[in-house]
Amino acid sequence: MDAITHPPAPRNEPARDYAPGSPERASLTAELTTLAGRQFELTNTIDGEQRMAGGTTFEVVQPHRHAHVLGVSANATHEDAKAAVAASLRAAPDWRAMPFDERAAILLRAADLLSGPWRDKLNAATMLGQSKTVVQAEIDAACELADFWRFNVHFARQVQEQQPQSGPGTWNRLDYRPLEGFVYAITPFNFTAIAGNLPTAPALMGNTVIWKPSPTQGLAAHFTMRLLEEAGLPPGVINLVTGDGRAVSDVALADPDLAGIHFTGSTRTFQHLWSVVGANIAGYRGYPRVVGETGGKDFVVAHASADVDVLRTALVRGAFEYQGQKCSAASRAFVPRSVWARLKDDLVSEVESLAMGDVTDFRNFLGAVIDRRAFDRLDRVVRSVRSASDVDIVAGGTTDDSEGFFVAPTVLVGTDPGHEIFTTEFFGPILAVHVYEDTDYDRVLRQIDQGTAYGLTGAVVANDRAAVQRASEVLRFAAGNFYVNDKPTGAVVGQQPFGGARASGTNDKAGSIYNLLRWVSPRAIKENLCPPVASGYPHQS
Ligand SMILES: NC(=O)c1ccc[n+]([C@@H]2O[C@H](COP(=O)([O-])OP(=O)(O)OC[C@H]3O[C@@H](n4cnc5c(N)ncnc54)[C@H](O)[C@@H]3O)[C@@H](O)[C@H]2O)c1
Ligand SMILES: N[C@@H](CCC=O)C(=O)O
Repeated sequence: MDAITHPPAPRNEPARDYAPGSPERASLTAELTTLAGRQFELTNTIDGEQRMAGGTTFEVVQPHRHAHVLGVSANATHEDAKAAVAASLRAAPDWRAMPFDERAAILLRAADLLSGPWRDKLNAATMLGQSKTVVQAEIDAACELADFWRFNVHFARQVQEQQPQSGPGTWNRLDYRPLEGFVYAITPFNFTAIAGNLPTAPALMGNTVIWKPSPTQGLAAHFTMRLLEEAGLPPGVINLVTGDGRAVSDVALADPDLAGIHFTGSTRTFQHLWSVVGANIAGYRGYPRVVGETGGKDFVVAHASADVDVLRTALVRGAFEYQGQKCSAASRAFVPRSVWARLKDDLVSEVESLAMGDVTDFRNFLGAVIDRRAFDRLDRVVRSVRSASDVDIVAGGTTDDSEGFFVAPTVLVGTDPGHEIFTTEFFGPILAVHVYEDTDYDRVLRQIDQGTAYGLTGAVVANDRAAVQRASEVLRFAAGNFYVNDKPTGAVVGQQPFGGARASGTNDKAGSIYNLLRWVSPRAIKENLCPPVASGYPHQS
């Protein structure tokens, strides 16, 4: 069918509130019980076939109850990776020949399945497997993922509509070809939505994909794959390989058909992948597109004109929701002395009263950090600041791994803005506060700009308009997502396109036209409608 079609206009999926007694709470609770009562085989899916990967097996557990095993998985081997590459290349001709509308319909159907019958399953898997509270699971696994799928269809249509001019006697067209080869999508533990978006965005544009999710996000990734299959995704278009990814990278990054990497995770992993691609560059068929969104050391700067309640709320939500394990989490705050005098006591008592525990108890505000590695890293930070003379722990500062990987929400006050608490991404519930003299606003802005290698998110809290404008100006390159009188987290697809620059990534803005453009290689077609039949020019006569 060649009609020019208009996919349904995208809308943001409304978040449900799961209030006590609500039907959505009852059905989610039932699903939590069902999932927790089983152990799943978290297999590879290659060419539509589910088979356990061939390497070392590992357990996927509930971070807040680490003795509870949700599923068993294994590291993909070189053989698994070769099979995934072969399956992607085999599926490519049919997939790219499929009309855009048919590909789009699969993702639109996936979005509707997710916002309807699959909602509880993806939310429950995200709560249990990644220790998200219900609100954090809902805005991620249900809303943001459905938003990615719906808005990407809308943005892809906008890409296709970008067409060149045609002069008299010619018709010029742009053919938005997918890349030649396969795309390697590598996804982090902390967002089910990001994990689902990274393989599907290139697929929507006609590419086939190898998807390597994080081992600790394995349960929700497994169900995302099942949901896509139910939506009609053909075998081989997205090939899921489980485990730590090392053997997969050995194979995929050395393959001449590697056409792109779609990564979200730490800066360190991304730099490693990029350096391997750089070292292999002469061996590829083309120049692989390397797209990566990575770490942050995200700031909140308050001005003397700040509303203290707005500031406190932005700090508590921005720093501690999902245990600070958002790349966007506020992890350094700069507060003028006059404001700190009015903020400190309330901030400390609010942070100390945040309920932390098993996320299936809906009263909790925080769950556990993701795994033993994260717990040990955060535990080390807390221990080291206990003996630091220039850092005070004013809230939290305790850890407990007896049942789950719990790190209490912690507020540190440091006098030296060059201290590692202000420069290193800890990726946990630790907020470092620097108290500055009210008259030093400009100096502090410059310090924030230059203080870290990152440039992901940041917020200014101020009522004085000139102070907002000054922060926006000085911090222009310090954040790819900049917030005024708000927390630096919680970007919404279609509203605040997300991504940062500097060491925080390539800033291709997930869920936007800019990202989708990376997955196409346009071909310009000129057709001469009335071609010349003689080679002479008028000036020659
Ligand atoms: N900027 C963003 O949009 C964004 C979003 C979410 C998370 N993050 C960042 O992600 C980090 C936390 O996530 P994480 O702990 O999952 O990050 P990570 O870098 O440890 O892991 C990310 C993914 O890379 C895989 N991986 C690691 N080495 C690999 C290799 N050699 N080959 C193939 N795969 C490999 C992991 O298994 C995982 O799937 C934080 O730094 C956070 O800021 C950034
Ligand atoms: N997009 C999310 C962060 C993703 C990183 O972990 C936010 O805006 O909070």
